[in-house]
Amino acid sequence: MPTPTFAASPRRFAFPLFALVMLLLPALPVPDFWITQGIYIGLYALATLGLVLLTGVAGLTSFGQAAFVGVGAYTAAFLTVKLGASPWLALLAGVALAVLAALVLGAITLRMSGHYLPLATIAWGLALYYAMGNMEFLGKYDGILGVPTLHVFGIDLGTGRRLHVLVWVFALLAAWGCANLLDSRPGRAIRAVKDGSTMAEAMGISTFRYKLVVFVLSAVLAAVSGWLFAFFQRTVNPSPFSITKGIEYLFIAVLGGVSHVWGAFLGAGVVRVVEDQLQVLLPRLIGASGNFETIVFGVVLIVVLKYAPDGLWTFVQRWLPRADRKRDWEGAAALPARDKPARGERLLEVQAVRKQFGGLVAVNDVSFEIRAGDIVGLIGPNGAGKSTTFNLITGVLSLTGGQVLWRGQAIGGMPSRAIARRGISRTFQHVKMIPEMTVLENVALGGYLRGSSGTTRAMLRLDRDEERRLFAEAERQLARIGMADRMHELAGNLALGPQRLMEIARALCTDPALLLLDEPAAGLRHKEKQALADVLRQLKGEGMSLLLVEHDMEFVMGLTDRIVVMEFGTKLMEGTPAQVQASPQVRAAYLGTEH
Ligand SMILES: Nc1ncnc2c1ncn2[C@@H]1O[C@H](COP(=O)(O)OP(=O)(O)OP(=O)(O)O)[C@@H](O)[C@H]1O
Repeated sequence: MPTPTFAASPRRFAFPLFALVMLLLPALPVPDFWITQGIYIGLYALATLGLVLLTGVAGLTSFGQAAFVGVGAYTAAFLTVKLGASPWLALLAGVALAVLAALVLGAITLRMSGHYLPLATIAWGLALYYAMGNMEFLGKYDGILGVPTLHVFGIDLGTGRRLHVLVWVFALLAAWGCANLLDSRPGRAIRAVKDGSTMAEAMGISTFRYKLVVFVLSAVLAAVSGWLFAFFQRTVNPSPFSITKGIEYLFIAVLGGVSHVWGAFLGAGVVRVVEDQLQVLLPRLIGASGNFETIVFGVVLIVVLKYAPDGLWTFVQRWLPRADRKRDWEGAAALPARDKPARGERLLEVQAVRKQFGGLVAVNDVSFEIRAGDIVGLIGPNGAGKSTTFNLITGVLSLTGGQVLWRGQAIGGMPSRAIARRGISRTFQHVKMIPEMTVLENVALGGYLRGSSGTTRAMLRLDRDEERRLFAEAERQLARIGMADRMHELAGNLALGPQRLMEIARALCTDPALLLLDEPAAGLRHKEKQALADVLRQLKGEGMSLLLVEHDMEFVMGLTDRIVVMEFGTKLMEGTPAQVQASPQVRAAYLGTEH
């Protein structure tokens, strides 16, 4: 059933309305106290937005957000108070310093997986805090006093109603930019980084580059928040930029909804208002003074993580139903396509490839080739080395020996994304996708290398023409495998069969010359296997070259021209399906008997 058009209206009107209310709030007869709260909420939300991108979307945890806020605040205070510089120049300087710090920290830690980034951000947060507190020229723990107020076109913004407008202009612009970014080519790439790099790299995405981009962007948002903070407080000292504050920003993000742009605003609003009320109420109730609100927040965080891990924003979303993407790509120009190899051209040559894991030889000098238009099956019992061979061809694993040639050129040792760029695309044994994106958006991710829009273009929404072309291509590929009618569904809601087909459509969206499918029939029910076999037969009919790694003999028999059989890391035999079926060696290998 088509989604009724009014479903789009709450979303379409909610955000402009929210923006209007926040910008006009100072003009209304609201007490000054609420204006101050509004400023704090805007500042917190701005810094937390960075964490939404970094932690929620890209899956990188940082405890150092407060330190980047400090960079912006201290630069503003130092340059305006000590050197009499313009606050706008201080904004540029603060942002530049934050970018530099993020680039250095990111370059050191982002290539490493695991806990390096969180640990490095803790170290960075602590180091900066003590540096701010111990440096004479930064006023040590007393900080820098007497920061001037901001002026725009000669108007003094003060620290109240007029500043509220500026803070919210920045916060709303940042939210708009971030929301635009997440709905774009680089945004999909950033989302793909979250669950490891293998799938993203196979789509041609440099995961390191996007991690760095998002880390820098997050630091910039924090620095802008810090810059505004300095002119609001009119004094800076180290305490608002401590590691505790860094944890509080993470808390705001998680509470609001760490993967949602508007979750940053909700989290900031709830934390600021509740914190303020608790600071007054709790000492009265307990009869002693202290930071009891921190204890309450700790408990709340545990409850939220247990019962609403996606944060409070998910509850608001129920009133803002998701509308289908407007199908505005009719007639969009086709994306650039590569020259296809002539039938029979030698595409892939696997020459004595070898992979050793310590003492274990997982792939032992295996050779075979694939010509354009061939459908080759790579089969063998569990642990035979099929997946390892597949990963050697696609650049996921490095070769211990041998070589892989693609159209005559050595590709062994190249990273996956360079191999993808040459026209080899793949699917995964365990489906790798972005479950919270639609089927269409997941497939559009496959078109990454055929587009060029970068982060800035995306944030400013200058990428719409290219986006239309990408979505038109994604829909075309979904139609090719018979799934166009499901393009608006969330990928995570699909059954395994359609998810595997979606992966094939995503791989086709890369415009490959060779498609590698890693156990596409694994875990599928009979009907799903039939649907998959139909799609593969159709691709074969269209002249696509395929390498099929499969465990299910029956499945490959009816589909392939040639089969390579592996056992214990070595090539047992190669032949037509009939030859393989007739081979006593293969039967023995599958039945586990001696031969
Ligand atoms: N990263 C690794 N480190 C150590 N050993 C590994 C690694 N990857 C695979 N192996 C070993 O290499 C051998 C071949 O594994 P591989 O996954 O390639 O087999 P397969 O034929 O794909 O099996 P399956 O059908 O079960 O997926 C196995 O003995 C496996 O335990």
